[in-house]
Amino acid sequence: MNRIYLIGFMGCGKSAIGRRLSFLLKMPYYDMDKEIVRQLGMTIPEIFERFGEDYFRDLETKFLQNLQQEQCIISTGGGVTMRKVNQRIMRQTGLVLFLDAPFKEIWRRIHKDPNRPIVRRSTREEIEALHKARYRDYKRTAHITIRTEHRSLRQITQYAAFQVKRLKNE
Ligand SMILES: Nc1ncnc2c1ncn2[C@@H]1O[C@H](COP(=O)(O)OP(=O)(O)O)[C@@H](O)[C@H]1O
Ligand SMILES: O=C(O)C1=C[C@@H](OP(=O)(O)O)[C@@H](O)[C@H](O)C1
Ligand SMILES: [Mg+2]
Repeated sequence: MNRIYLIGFMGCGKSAIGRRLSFLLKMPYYDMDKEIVRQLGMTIPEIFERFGEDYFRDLETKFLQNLQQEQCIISTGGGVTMRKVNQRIMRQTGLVLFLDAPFKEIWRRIHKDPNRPIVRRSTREEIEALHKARYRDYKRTAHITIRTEHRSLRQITQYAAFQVKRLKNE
């Protein structure tokens, strides 16, 4: 299967790059969060509030298990690598790109965003600890790590497309 999964911490650019990459590579695009919001008819914070985080994590796994599209780009949510089953599905059904952004830049981008319930309920220190705690799972799940520091959305998109084409031709 020729899927491309974008993984990485909240605010690293998965949704922004995924959209651009799908346009550049002319491939169907899914934003996991948006698909879950559409499926439930409520926002991510409302899902966390009403059903709890574990239920949200089940929805992420169900999305991966039920996805039929073979050739597509998927921007995952930042917590998708928390479950080994998700890691396995992504590695076995596509190319996994880890967008590795420095925490300072991530915090600048997400600290005021009300749509991330984990950010709303946490201190900066707790989010930084989560960023560190998840790093190893991002690295072990990814086929390719893309450092995004000092790179524009356009530069990262073009580099990701180059890597995808390179690996397809290998
Ligand atoms: N490399 C970048 N340069 C500038 N802005 C970026 C970059 N990557 C992401 N952003 C911006 O940061 C915010 C969060 O990006 P988003 O794609 O929603 O992250 P994610 O889906 O990984 O949580 C968006 O406003 C996005 O435009
Ligand atoms: O890191 C996480 O646990 C989460 C990241 C979010 O997606 P983004 O990474 O697109 O913000 C969203 O799935 C939810 O708020 C949980
Ligand atoms: Mg996103």
